[in-house]
Amino acid sequence: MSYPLLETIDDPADLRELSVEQLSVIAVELRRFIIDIVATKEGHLGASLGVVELTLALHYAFSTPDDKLIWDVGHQAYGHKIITGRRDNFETNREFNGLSGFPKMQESVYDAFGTGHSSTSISAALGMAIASKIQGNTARHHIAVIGDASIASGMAFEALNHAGDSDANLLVILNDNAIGIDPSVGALKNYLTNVKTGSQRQENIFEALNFNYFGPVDGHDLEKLLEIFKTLKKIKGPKFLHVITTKGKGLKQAEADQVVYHAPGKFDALTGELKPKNTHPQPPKYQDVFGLTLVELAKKNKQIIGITPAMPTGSSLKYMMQQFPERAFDVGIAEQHAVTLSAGIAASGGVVFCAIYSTFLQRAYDQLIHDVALQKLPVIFCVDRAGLVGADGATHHGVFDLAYLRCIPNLIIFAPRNEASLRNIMYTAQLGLESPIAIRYPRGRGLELDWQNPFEQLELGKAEHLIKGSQLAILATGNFTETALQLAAVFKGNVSVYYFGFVKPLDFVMLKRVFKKYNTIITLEDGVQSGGFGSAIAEEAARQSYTGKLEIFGIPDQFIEQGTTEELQQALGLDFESLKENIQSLLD
Ligand SMILES: Cc1ncc(C[n+]2csc(CCOP(=O)(O)OP(=O)(O)O)c2C)c(N)n1
Ligand SMILES: CC(=O)[C@@H](O)[C@H](O)COP(=O)(O)O
Ligand SMILES: [Mg+2]
Repeated sequence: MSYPLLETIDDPADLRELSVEQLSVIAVELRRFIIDIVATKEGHLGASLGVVELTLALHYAFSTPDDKLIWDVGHQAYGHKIITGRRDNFETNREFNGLSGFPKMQESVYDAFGTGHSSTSISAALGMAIASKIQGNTARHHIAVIGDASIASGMAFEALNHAGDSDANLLVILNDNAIGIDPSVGALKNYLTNVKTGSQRQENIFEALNFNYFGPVDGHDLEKLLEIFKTLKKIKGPKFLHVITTKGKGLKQAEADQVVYHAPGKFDALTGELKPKNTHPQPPKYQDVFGLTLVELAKKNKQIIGITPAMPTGSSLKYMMQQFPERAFDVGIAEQHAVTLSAGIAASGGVVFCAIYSTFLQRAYDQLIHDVALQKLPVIFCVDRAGLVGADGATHHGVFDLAYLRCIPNLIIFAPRNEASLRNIMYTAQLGLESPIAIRYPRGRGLELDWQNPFEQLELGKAEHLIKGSQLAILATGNFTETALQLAAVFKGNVSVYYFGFVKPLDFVMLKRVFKKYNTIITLEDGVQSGGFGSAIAEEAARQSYTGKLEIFGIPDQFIEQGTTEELQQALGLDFESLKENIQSLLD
């Protein structure tokens, strides 16, 4: 494919030389460019297609990068990146040593603020506006583009509340396409629908917060957008523009199936049809083991309730939402609310499974401590995407949870090593616990084709001695246990493997035996070295005055960028070959 006019655009200054008619041609070429690249390189498609015109109009009308433009979540910023000097290397998007899949300050001056987690843009733009004013720059514009699902999140409201009581030169653009990854939910969604259909009579919510409200306008009408930006640039103080767009705009299938085409995988750039997935039998995704097992358990245990903050498809809670809609709820992008809602359910005797990504649970840390653990409420957290997640990179790797959870009193932490392990801990948890539990499992597929094992109740806090060996012990947790077993097979009889599914409480009796038997121990985890599972072992080794050699293998004290998990593990020395070499040198 060729993009003759787009190829002349190396930055927004080039864009501003064009006529509005030419800008429409750029819109066609830019949309085509995004489709062509994502069709083979994968990534987030629908959101970027939905803001092609908005992206061009913003960079045309405003003097970026001096005017600050922040893309909330940032998964819709492919067009922004392509016209701000990254067209020619955009094929490295989300790849190892390539471009980040999200705006990143270190990547470009046009990326005013790094995003990836939702609902941060208004706070950041307001902060920049306050700083500009104090620096005497009253001409600079500060623009936050935020989606209809993201604006429903707590911190977005906190920022609107503050901004509405300021004279900040701030423009909030609500990109309203009525969907998140899954359909948007909640009263705000219903309100916005009424506004769009004109059936909303009372005062606009955003005007009630002292924003100068404009819209709703067609977010695909370039001329209309340019006209309204011209007006908005002359108005001081907090302004709110409501634009209506279609997620996946310009690709028939992406418009028709907006959930799948949020991140469709590979597809035919010409027809839009998804590339057929390999049909040979594969182990299930961990998320599906969770989702299907929850349905199995909920059929018998009528007290089971499922909660997800905006990730029904990603967490696979969708299965329970389909089967038991009265007992499974998507609360929107509202992790803090999801956690304390779960606490409330548990406080009244409900058996609540809160399905939440490791990285997004970070947003509800105080609720976890203050509302759940302090009151010993038996919430069952199913922490998905734990460990390295791959292409989403530094903003999404779930590598901190073992560390940030381990220090919380009353909290049980479990990392399953395969599908059966996950099923058994879910079964055990819903039998009734005296305290909350966090079950953390990785993105991607498990190990077993035949995974729907009969349930077994697990004994809390017990480790398992899986392989006997004479010289060195590997203590592993979670998905790295499989790696440990493969390593032990190489060093026949010399390497022992202990599986610590329970990271907390640790099996101190087993540890006492390990410290007594081995002079060399290594720990393996898909999480940070500082504060995680290995640290827990080291703390106990100190307490038991262990004098042998203990090496902790995990994520070092740095943010890990994007790449495949194999590439990242290799770069971190956590791949099989590197670990094998390390063990060999320890055995020599
Ligand atoms: C704190 C947080 N929770 C969940 C997500 C996962 N997530 C990524 S995009 C998205 C939906 C965003 O919807 P919206 O704001 O309407 O933007 P659109 O995709 O429609 O452009 C969600 C839930 C996230 N990035 N951050
Ligand atoms: C942009 C965003 O935050 C989500 O789309 C996230 O990328 C989903 O991750 P998974 O693909 O692991 O569900
Ligand atoms: Mg949306």
